[in-house]
Amino acid sequence: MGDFSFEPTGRIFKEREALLEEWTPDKLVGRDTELQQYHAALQPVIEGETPSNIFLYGKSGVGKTAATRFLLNRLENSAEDIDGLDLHTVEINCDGLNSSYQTAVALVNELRDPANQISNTGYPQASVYQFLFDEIDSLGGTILIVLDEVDHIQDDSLLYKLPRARSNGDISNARLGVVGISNDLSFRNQLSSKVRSSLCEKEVSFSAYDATELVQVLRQRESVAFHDNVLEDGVIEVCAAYGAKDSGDARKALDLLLESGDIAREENADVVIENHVTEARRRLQTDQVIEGISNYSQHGQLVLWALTLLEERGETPVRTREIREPYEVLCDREGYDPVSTRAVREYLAELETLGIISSTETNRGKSGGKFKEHELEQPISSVKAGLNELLGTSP
Ligand SMILES: Nc1ncnc2c1ncn2[C@@H]1O[C@H](COP(=O)(O)OP(=O)(O)OP(=O)(O)O)[C@@H](O)[C@H]1O
Repeated sequence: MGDFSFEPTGRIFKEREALLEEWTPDKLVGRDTELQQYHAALQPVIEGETPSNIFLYGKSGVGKTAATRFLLNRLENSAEDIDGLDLHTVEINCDGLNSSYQTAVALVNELRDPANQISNTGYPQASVYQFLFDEIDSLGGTILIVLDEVDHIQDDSLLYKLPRARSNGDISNARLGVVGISNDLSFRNQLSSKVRSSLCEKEVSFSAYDATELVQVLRQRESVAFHDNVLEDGVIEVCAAYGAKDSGDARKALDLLLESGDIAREENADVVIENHVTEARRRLQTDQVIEGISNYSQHGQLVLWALTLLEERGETPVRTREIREPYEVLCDREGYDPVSTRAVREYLAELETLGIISSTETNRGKSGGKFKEHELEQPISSVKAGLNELLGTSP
């Protein structure tokens, strides 16, 4: 090498794309219970009846979107063979839409032809809803509206209106069903009871993947993505075990397998071995730290640095005030005025939410009071690599 010219090697991957987010498998493995319930909830559609409103919930990466695409695809195919059944599905992601108003505008534009779109401002809310109901009625037939990441909609007016549009007489010519998807587990409970009862007529809960299910998911991709016998025994199992530990998220397990393959190719290896997985996990964890704290103020980064020093000395878990001392030393060295202890406490709380540190509360009763103790959740090496990249220097 040395001249940095590029040459295809064809090593390791047969079709690397199959490990990327966008790739949809034509068969979903490890989701039998969920698919059965979801299938049953969609059955009225194919019977020509009014669809039920369905609410799907479960943590990130447990196959809610994948299951929806898979089943709606099947449903559309089956519907084509049935006379008189005119099925339309509309899927939108509510991330970035934030209000009922904006979501309704997005739906109108999705249903209208490109020449006749409406803008995001300038209409009263009632008019936008009327546009939406008009579009739904003029399309007619059976319409399923999928609202992915529905918890991003801050107010519940659309979630109240849409599922009840038919019974409220807002539409008369179409049979409408709403499929809401959320990975915010508290979202459902926070809905007002009238919204909940209509939006969540049928509910399907998606459980986190266990290691056995993730092995199935990864094996399915192995045959498409990698050349034969490229993965050594144990590689899939290790990726699955990490995925199960990381909240049972298929996306994370797939990312880990992809990164492992990339590292093997980087090293000009012929096979992927467990060591590649270990290295891949370290890299991904470092990325997670960097992503988590890169938009953070310098002080948040210095607080993490201080905790990392304590962790390295084997002194963790430590109380907030014990972090203060090394934090102040670092501030001095880097030329910053330290922030208040209260601000330090807030940074620690944010670092915990990001999954970078873990904090446990201890209650010593009246005499000792309540206090929190902190330690790193991610490996020291990942945190150091992350800080190093952000601060240009490291503990
Ligand atoms: N059972 C499965 N079989 C094959 N691939 C799967 C399976 N479950 C999930 N995946 C893949 O894992 C990734 C994440 O899945 P998906 O997007 O469906 O998760 P989700 O539950 O909708 O989570 P989020 O709310 O974070 O989007 C996708 O790339 C998907 O193709």
